[in-house]
Amino acid sequence: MSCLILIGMMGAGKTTVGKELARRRKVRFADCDQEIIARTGVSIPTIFEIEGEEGFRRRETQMMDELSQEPDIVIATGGGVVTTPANRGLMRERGVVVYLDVPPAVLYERTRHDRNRPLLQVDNPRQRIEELYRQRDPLYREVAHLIVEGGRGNPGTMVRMIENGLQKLARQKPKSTPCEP
Ligand SMILES: Nc1ncnc2c1ncn2[C@@H]1O[C@H](COP(=O)(O)OP(=O)(O)O)[C@@H](O)[C@H]1O
Ligand SMILES: O=C(O)C1=C[C@@H](OP(=O)(O)O)[C@@H](O)[C@H](O)C1
Ligand SMILES: [Mg+2]
Repeated sequence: MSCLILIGMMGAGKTTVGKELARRRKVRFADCDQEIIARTGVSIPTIFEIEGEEGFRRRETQMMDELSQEPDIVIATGGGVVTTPANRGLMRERGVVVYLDVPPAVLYERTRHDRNRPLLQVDNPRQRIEELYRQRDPLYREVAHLIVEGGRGNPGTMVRMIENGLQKLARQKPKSTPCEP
């Protein structure tokens, strides 16, 4: 299979659901953020502090280019991956892209106690999430082959919804393109 790429906002469950999906499919799981941490030896907040968001985005693009060349892999992206145009083309071409669409109120509840997401360390994180959602939702939709509503079910339910969606997608896809006469 080609690589499977999970996209969506911070707190959508990409890391949690991606791990479980890979386990079920018996393929490697890679979290883009974790791979960057492993390579640099420092945390995401530290990268933002030293290199700014711009520096982080460069590392993210490099890592996505590498990971998306592996055929049997589930990749959990960081929520901002779609903000770099090159990533959007790369993901859509090389993988099957699944958007976990979760409402901002749920995203806020899931991320409010976490200090590891530099973009949410602001006075009003709830408002920030709403703004980011408004900006990014159209980009996620543009890139996704499959959209899964992820606000209600637990991670196991999400995995089943993704598997069902992928099966439907595979049935829709014509096996071969008919030749023009
Ligand atoms: N479907 C879900 N239902 C409830 N909690 C979830 C679900 N998916 C993820 N979480 C929780 O939400 C938080 C953020 O999940 P995470 O996988 O890190 O999201 P992402 O990688 O998309 O930012 C974690 O505490 C995780 O346990
Ligand atoms: O939305 C974003 O811009 C980011 C999301 C984070 O990943 P998660 O989506 O896994 O939280 C991480 O890549 C970084 O803090 C930036
Ligand atoms: Mg994550």
